[in-house]
Amino acid sequence: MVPINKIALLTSGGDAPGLNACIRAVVRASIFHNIKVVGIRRGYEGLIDGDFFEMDSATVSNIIQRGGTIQKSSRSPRFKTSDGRESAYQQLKKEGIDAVVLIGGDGSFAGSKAFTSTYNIPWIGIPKTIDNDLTGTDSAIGFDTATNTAMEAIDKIRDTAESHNRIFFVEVMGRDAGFIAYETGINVGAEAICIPETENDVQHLFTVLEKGWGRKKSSLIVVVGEGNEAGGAFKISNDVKEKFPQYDVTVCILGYIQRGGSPSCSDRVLASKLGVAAIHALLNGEKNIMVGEIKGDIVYTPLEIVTKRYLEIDLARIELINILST
Ligand SMILES: Nc1ncnc2c1ncn2[C@@H]1O[C@H](COP(=O)(O)OP(=O)(O)O)[C@@H](O)[C@H]1O
Ligand SMILES: O=P(O)(O)OC[C@H]1O[C@](O)(COP(=O)(O)O)[C@@H](O)[C@@H]1O
Ligand SMILES: [Mg+2]
Repeated sequence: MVPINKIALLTSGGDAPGLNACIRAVVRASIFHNIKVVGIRRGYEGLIDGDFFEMDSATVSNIIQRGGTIQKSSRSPRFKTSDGRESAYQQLKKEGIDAVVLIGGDGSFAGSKAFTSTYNIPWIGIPKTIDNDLTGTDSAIGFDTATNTAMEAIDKIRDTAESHNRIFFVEVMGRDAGFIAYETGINVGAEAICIPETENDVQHLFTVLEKGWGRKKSSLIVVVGEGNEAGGAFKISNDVKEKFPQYDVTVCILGYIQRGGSPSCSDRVLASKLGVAAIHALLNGEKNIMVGEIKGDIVYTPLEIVTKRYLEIDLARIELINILST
């Protein structure tokens, strides 16, 4: 096995709360094991450009609680090209890098796969994404904080919805996966949820409204996942207004507040565990894997098979929503 003396660390894709906690853990674990760390700024863009800087223990002081990423991130069309990846490889070689640790989401790992299928530099992935749409881990860094942020925001929306007897359509993030919408729907006591993975949730919503919700309750919250197959919160609210003109209908798009803020306790702990696990994996001779946590255990999944995932819609999940919104 080639000894690991110097690694490169980057954050890639959309930022997520807990990235800094993870950066800190990777750096501290490396120093503990006498490995040098080179930080890459701006994700794959910075890798292609050789935008590198040295990291030591002080670089990561006082960041565990901070949102965003001190290394900055990017979406990089150039890394999708073989020329871009070749430049990245040349930059890593020039810097004498023995291995790469990447904190990213499904897109970033597709990039990792493309890179490692051509170049022989050991690569370890750590899952982050508020969307939680990745296989190989129960939860990705950032998901817990994002759902807590959505919960706190919708609790406030409920106050005003209740005062005005309104129906609120609240759109949450998730690109085309319904994890945030589903969890938030439960934690705010939403009367209905609309997620990309199911086809008839708007029909179900109409049934709820036809039953005359107003006689039982003075407000109604519908959590809509962005990327919902029947349209976003504005489209669904317009359909509802047309069919039920008697109701007072309002829309709120939560947007980027879900990506920011101080990470939750769970995200800090997960980020810290996975950061250390990534360095242990390298020291154990692992390469081209993602470290994740499944049922409390650290699990290695080959990058080859790490992929995007969607919320599994089974009978138990549907029944839970139906029972809770009765
Ligand atoms: N199929 C691919 N091949 C090479 N690089 C990719 C591929 N898909 C995504 N990437 C790279 O990964 C970056 C991050 O992916 P993105 O989907 O934006 O975020 P995330 O990793 O958070 O899901 C992209 O901007 C691109 O540079
Ligand atoms: O930052 P952008 O490019 O506007 O992207 C918005 C998308 O990023 C996310 O916030 C996070 O997605 P990723 O984790 O895949 O980066 C999605 O929920 C949302 O659809
Ligand atoms: Mg993604």
